[in-house]
Amino acid sequence: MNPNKKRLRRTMMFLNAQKPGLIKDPYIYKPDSIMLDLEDAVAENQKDAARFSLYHALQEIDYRGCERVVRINGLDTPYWKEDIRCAVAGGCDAIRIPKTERPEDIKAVEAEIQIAEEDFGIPQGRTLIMAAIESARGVVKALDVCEASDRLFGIALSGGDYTKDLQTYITGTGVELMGARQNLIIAARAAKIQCFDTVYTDLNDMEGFRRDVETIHLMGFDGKSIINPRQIPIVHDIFTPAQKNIIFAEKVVMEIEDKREKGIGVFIVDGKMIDIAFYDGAKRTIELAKASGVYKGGL
Ligand SMILES: CC(=O)SCCNC(=O)CCNC(=O)[C@H](O)C(C)(C)COP(=O)(O)OP(=O)(O)OC[C@H]1O[C@@H](n2cnc3c(N)ncnc32)[C@H](O)[C@@H]1OP(=O)(O)O
Ligand SMILES: O=C([O-])CC(=O)C(=O)O
Ligand SMILES: [Mg+2]
Repeated sequence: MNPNKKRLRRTMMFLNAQKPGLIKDPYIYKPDSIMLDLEDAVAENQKDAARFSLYHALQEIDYRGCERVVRINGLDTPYWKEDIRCAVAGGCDAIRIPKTERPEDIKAVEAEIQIAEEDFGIPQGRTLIMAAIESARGVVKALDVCEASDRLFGIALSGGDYTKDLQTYITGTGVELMGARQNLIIAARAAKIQCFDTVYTDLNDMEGFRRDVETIHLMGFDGKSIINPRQIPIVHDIFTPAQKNIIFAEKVVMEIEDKREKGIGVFIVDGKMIDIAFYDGAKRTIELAKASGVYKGGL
């Protein structure tokens, strides 16, 4: 398995692949991933220019460990195959497929990636895939999409196009996204891949943004697509385990391992009942803390 499949992705920041001011140094804001967009942020008559600028950015800029995902144009456009060739030739880490509805969409993109990896001498399997779900049909087919390829590290809800398809709109309350969010996180977990929430486009409403991120964090998402560096500290604050939770998780892991030796199955840690069912969750908190660079313990 490509080890990058499971990497930390709390923040996946969109930027227009054609804008020098955005692509030159987005790593200074420390998002976990950047998503260089060739799709909706790029005007129809600028697609070639954006692809050209994308290729040179990928080749020449050191993004300092920040994952480089490229959002290609939809499979119903004349652009997507050339988008993949330029992104793979440039050495991107992953392709984001917009408006994914069927497992065949993933397979078609995978086949083009494979050809491009061969043509440009990129190791087979290096380029990962993520799929954005942007329609009612995509939500219904989510599990089939999740299981379509070994290269697929995750799926993402894209609320703008999805609510248009549902014949509603983004309200800021999240009520219109409830079913899709629930469906996607369940499908992703069933397939053991990651799941990401949609962008929040009102940059003047940071309180609403925080509430939105708190909700999707509690629902089990791995992170969120974002559009602006000002959104990064809020997502990282919510998605990075707090020290008191890390310390508790350590105690749980150590106590479970110790009590197991002694033949004890259920016991109390800091007033809370603990048994083996809590082991994986505690381990996950520690792994997340390590990946986020905030782990100070000894496990
Ligand atoms: C529904 C969809 O399809 S979403 C996906 C497509 N949309 C996008 O890609 C939009 C990405 N975001 C942006 O382009 C911008 O954030 C905008 C247009 C929304 C707002 O732009 P601004 O008003 O300039 O934002 P703001 O004033 O907060 O910018 C502050 C700094 O952050 C930089 N910045 C803003 N957004 C980004 C970004 N997404 N990536 C990298 N840097 C960014 C700006 O260049 C600016 O840098 P500077 O101080 O060196 O000049
Ligand atoms: O992926 C996203 O969140 C942005 C997007 O394309 C949409 O909302 O339609
Ligand atoms: Mg969209």
